[in-house]
Amino acid sequence: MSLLEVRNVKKVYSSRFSTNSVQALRNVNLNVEKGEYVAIMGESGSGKTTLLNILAALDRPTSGSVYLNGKDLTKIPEKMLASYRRNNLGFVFQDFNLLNNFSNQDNILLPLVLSNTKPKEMFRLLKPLSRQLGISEILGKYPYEISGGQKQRVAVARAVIMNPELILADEPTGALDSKSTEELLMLFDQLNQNEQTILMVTHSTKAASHAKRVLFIKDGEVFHQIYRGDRSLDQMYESISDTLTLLATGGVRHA
Ligand SMILES: Nc1ncnc2c1ncn2[C@@H]1O[C@H](COP(=O)(O)OP(=O)(O)OP(=O)(O)O)[C@@H](O)[C@H]1O
Repeated sequence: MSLLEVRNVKKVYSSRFSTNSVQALRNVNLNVEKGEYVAIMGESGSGKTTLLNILAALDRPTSGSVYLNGKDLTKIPEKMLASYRRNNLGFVFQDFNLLNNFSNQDNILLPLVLSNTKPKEMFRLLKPLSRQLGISEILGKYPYEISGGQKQRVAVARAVIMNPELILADEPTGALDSKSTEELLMLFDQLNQNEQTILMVTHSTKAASHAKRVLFIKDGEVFHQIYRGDRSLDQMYESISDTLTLLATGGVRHA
């Protein structure tokens, strides 16, 4: 059994106020194994965010199923979803989504607080994690007092502190300068080396070249995929760039 199984997922957005409907996802099928690092790429409007929102159980598909560890997310009752997400998924967003009136430490501890974890256990988890992420010195500061790269590290700490099955990242390097991008990608590499499964939506060829597999979405379907195999980062970067060019000109075979 794969960690994540997406079966025949379709999503149609329809509006009460017009007869127009948009088929954002036509028929998505994909599996993610435990310990994988997968990037999802595709042109603007291809359905990446829609897919990520469905995988995050923030939105429901029009039809189809999403299994995480064999459990169908689309069947979880609404009132159980928040705790399901907190216990199983870690989120990293382009714009960090930190609470500005909470210290960095409190931002990181929030999922533990919401799960009624004892303070002693919280600090047992927080200390080594903040050392690993290089944020021990800024725990007492507030998000508005630190740099973008530091904010993203705090956000990663919040995402991993519950030891989630899967990290879902939406353009995690989108708001970072090149040095912080490099640092974040190295951090993701490190997390993945420690068996953390990561699924990342990105427009950045550089970010995607760190993944072990890149899926390309086109018109609401998985259109093509490439495995990293034993390619170097530079070789992977080139393969992704070539594929993006071919995709834009319609010349790549189906996955
Ligand atoms: N809430 C919504 N209501 C109606 N249509 C929507 C909604 N959200 C997305 N769409 C449409 O669904 C399609 C897929 O959008 P989606 O945001 O998933 O694409 P994307 O690949 O993430 O794009 P980008 O890279 O620009 O973020 C687009 O045609 C978009 O206009």
